[in-house]
Amino acid sequence: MSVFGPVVAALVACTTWFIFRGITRLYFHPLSAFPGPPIAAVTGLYKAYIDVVAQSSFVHNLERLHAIYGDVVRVGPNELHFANPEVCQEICNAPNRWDKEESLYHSFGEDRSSFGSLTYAEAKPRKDILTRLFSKKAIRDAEHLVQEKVLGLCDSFLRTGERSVDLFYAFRCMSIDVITYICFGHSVNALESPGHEAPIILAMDASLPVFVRFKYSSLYKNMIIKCPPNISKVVSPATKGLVNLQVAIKEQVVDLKNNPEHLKTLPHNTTIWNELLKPEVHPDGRVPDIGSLFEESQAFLFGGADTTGTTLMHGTFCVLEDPEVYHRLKAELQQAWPDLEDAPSQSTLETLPYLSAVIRESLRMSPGVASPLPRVVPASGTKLGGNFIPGGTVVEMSSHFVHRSADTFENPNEFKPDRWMGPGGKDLEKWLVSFSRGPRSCLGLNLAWAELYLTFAHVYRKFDIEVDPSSPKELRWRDCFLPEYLGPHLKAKMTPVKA
Ligand code: HEM
Repeated sequence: MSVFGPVVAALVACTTWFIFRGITRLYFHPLSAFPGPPIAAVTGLYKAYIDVVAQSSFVHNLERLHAIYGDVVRVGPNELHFANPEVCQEICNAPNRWDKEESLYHSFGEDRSSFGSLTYAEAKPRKDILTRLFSKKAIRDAEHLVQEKVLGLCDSFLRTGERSVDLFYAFRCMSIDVITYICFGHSVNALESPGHEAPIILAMDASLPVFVRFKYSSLYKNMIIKCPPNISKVVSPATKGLVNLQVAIKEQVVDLKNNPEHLKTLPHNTTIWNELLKPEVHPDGRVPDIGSLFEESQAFLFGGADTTGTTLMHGTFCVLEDPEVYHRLKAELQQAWPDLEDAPSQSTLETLPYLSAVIRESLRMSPGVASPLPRVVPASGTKLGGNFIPGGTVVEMSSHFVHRSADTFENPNEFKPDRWMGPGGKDLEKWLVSFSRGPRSCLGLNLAWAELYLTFAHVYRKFDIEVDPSSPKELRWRDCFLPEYLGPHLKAKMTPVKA
């Protein structure tokens, strides 16, 4: 019998089913009334095309879509993106314990971490333990550890001498050294790498587009993630530095889990292991398994290093673009910190109005986490921006839309620290959502603030900074959940000040 007949029949059946499903999603779906590109309503491949095939930036595409369709856009068969800042507050607020959306949050291979757990119930026990470690008080107590790495950054500038420093890499080296030192008690000493080109930093950068592809194929993800490290380094040489770090962290997890007495050999007791390896802190009285501990570590690496490094670099780019901002910042620091040998604490730095305003404006302007943060509406449905949204719908909003809203921030594309000063400044803080809000907001925000205050203060107080002509005229980035910066890096000559 010829196979031709059954093949044709199968093709016709498939085509009919796809057409039927497309028409249903377009005209008879509960989200049919929401505007958006018809192809997005029909298939999730619309987003896959933008992310993977066109390798375009989804957030930038959203700007275009909102300009055409208005405040709410249907960006997938079951997915809505909002542009109205009020809706961001409605989605991410304390009482809302909505689930994270699976295809994104399980694309990083950190499913059992506080970041990757989909439900609030799953994330809470872990977050309760780690929140203590990253509380304001705990980070104040660990301030000297952060300061040690900030001083390391300044020393690395001195070693560079007359040559320009790649500030994109340098700030990331500092933040990865902080995270690995504070969280694991074992700094990777990225700051000592020649030209700040630490293999781990290059590898984390190279992994960003790989994670985007993982979102659309768990088969591909499992092939790479579950691959033995030696093979993975051959298949994907760009991410070799990351694989080496993963191996080192796995070894550390195995060692500490099997020999808890080795915890005493860590240089301080602020590491995540000091907490996570205590059976009594876990509700079930059991230490999590090695895989789960490892996934938590990876979440901290990515969550804590790139984000802070991005804010420092992006903020510095903006400060250096405006000589008035640069000189006002330096003048304030010089006055508050007259003797270079007597560095102020973070709490003193926090009283400096212009420094604080520069940091807030840097957070606003930089795409720390670029992507929309998708959440699943509970079964009862909800109201967002005045619209009823049926249960099960994926709703999302990128902080980019809050931070660049002209209704909230006057001339939103301009770097104006003054907007955070004076009576209006306090009211604006509600709209600074870099760390997200609600029960799944950033766990490391106190550490991030410490890094931002100490680094901005030390760098601008101790160095005169002159932009290298090879630096970009504007910063271009692509949404890979975290931003992937495109084009040349920001470079500058760092000349130590005399006093
Ligand atoms: C300027 C720096 C930072 C920015 C802009 C930032 C931003 C964010 C954002 C927007 C989220 C929510 C993500 C989501 O809902 O998908 C988040 C979550 C998280 N961040 Fe940060 N972060 C920063 C620094 C840090 C640091 C230093 C650490 C580590 C110590 C950290 C650890 C985490 C963790 C573990 C989560 C997951 C929390 C959860 O899902 O419940 N972050 N961060």
